[in-house]
Amino acid sequence: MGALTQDAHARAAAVQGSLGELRARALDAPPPIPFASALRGPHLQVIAEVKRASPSKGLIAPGLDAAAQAAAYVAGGAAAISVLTEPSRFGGTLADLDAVARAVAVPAIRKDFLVHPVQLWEARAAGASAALLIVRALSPQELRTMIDAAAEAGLSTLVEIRDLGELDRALAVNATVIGVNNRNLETLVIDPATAPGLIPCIPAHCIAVAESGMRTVADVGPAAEAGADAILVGSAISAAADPADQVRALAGVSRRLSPRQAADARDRIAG
Ligand SMILES: O=C(O)c1ccccc1NCC(=O)[C@H](O)[C@H](O)COP(=O)(O)O
Repeated sequence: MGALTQDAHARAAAVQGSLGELRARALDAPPPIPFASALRGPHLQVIAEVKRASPSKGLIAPGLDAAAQAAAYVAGGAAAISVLTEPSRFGGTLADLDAVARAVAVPAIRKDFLVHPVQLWEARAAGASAALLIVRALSPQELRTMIDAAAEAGLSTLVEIRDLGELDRALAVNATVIGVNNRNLETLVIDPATAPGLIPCIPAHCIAVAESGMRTVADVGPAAEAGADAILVGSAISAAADPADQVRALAGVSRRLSPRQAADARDRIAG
C-alpha cells in the first residue's frame, strides 16, 4: 500500500494548483445524495463497485463502461456505487466517477487512496456524494483534516478499518459509516473472518460495511449474521455476465435485526 499512497500524494500535488477551480466546479455539481441513510434497511444493502483491474487480480473487466455498469447495478438493487478512480493499478478515472454520478440516482463514492483535501474537491466536482478514507493510509492528524475537508466539500465518508485500534481512530473522528476490509492491503490476502469479527464491535449508531472477497450469497452470510448493514463488492460483479442479476441475489440477503452489542463484542476480542 506504501507505493499506492505515495502515488496518491504525487497525484494530489499535481492538481493542488487547481483547488480554486475545483471548488467552483463542486459548487455547480448536483447536490450530494445522502449516503448513510441509503445504507439502512431490513436487507443487507449493496455498495456495488466499478472495478476494471486490481493489484490482486490483474485485469478484471478492462473494457467496462462505467455508466452502463452502474445502471445495471442499480437495476439489481444496489444502494450506492463505488467507483475506483486510481488509474495505474485499478484502471479507473475521475471521468468514470463523473459518468456514474450522472447515470444513477444513488450515491456515488470516490474509491481511491485519498490523502489530500484537493482530492475530495475533485470528487465532489465529479459528482461524488461520498469518499473513502483508509485509516491505515493516514496519520491521526491527516485523518482529522480529511474528515473536516470532506464535510466542508459536502461529502459523506466511508472510513475503512482492519482492526480494533483503527476502529478507535475512526470513532475518535466521529466516523458514522465504517467499513471493515477483509483484504489486507499490504499482503493482498483476504481473510473472510475479519469483517464478521470486527463488525459486532462497531457501535449501533454507526453503519457497518463489510468489504472485499465476497461473491456469493453464502460468502456474505457471516457479515449479515454479524450485523453488517451493507457489503461492498467489486471484482465478482464487475466481471459478471449479468451484473444486475448478481447484485439482485446479494441485495436479497436478510440482515440480523438484533442491535450490535459493541461493548460486549470488544470485551470478547480484547480477551
Ligand atoms: O482489490 C485489490 O487488489 C486491492 C489491492 C490493494 C489495495 C486495495 C485493493 N482493493 C480495494 C478494495 O477495497 C476493493 O476494491 C473492494 O473492497 C472490493 O473488493 P472485491 O469485492 O474483493 O473486489
